[in-house]
Amino acid sequence: MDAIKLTNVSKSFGQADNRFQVLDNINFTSKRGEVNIITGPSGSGKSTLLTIMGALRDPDEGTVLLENEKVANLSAKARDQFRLNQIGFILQAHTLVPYLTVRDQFVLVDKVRPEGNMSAAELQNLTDRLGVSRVVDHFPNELSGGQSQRVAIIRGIYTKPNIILADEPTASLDEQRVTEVCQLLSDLAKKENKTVVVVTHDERVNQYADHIYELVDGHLSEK
Ligand SMILES: Nc1ncnc2c1ncn2[C@@H]1O[C@H](COP(=O)(O)OP(=O)(O)OP(=O)(O)O)[C@@H](O)[C@H]1O
Repeated sequence: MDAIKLTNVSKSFGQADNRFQVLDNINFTSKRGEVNIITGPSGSGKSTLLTIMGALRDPDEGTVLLENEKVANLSAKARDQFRLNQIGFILQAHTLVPYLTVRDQFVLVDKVRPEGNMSAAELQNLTDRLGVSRVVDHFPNELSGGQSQRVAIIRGIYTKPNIILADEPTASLDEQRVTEVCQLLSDLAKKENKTVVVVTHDERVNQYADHIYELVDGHLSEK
């Protein structure tokens, strides 16, 4: 099944002489069970595309189907609910709540969404797997860049979403951690039948991808 289906999606920012077309007639699908990578020069619109895939932003034109649901047909409330239940965002750094410990980042998610999240054992397993179990009582400003990135990754998938959207998830990780994170994303796709889209410049991630796309001058093409 196409978990994500974008048809003729266009987006521009600014007006008149300052109008800048970031996405020009993009078609893209990501099936359950797949890891897809989107690469491209800085400023080419990768993050914009990812936020459109995650129903955080609307395209000017074109349609976005997520799990066969047409995003444009959802009310604001239904869209929030859909995002909460179906989509896991791993966004670029600093998305942890600064005044909550690592442990409490997850307690907060449980408050917003009381059911369907990882069990305590599953969370423990994952913090062990990504090497952050010893910092669960630390605040974000007491974590290294790589630790906060891994906590943000775990928080992104804590709700067990079907669609996982990750923006540069390996940027501040060393070789071993890159392997661990990529293996985790790959397992989510292959063993749990999720769909994973990763925006990245990090070529170490490529070997885990089913498809690699490049976004250049508003156009997306498979490499
Ligand atoms: N809200 C906005 N208003 C105006 N312009 C924007 C807005 N968001 C993004 N842009 C512009 O759109 C272009 C694409 O930005 P985007 O962040 O999607 O690129 P990117 O490929 O993810 O870049 P990077 O690899 O550097 O993160 C940039 O030129 C940016 O300045």
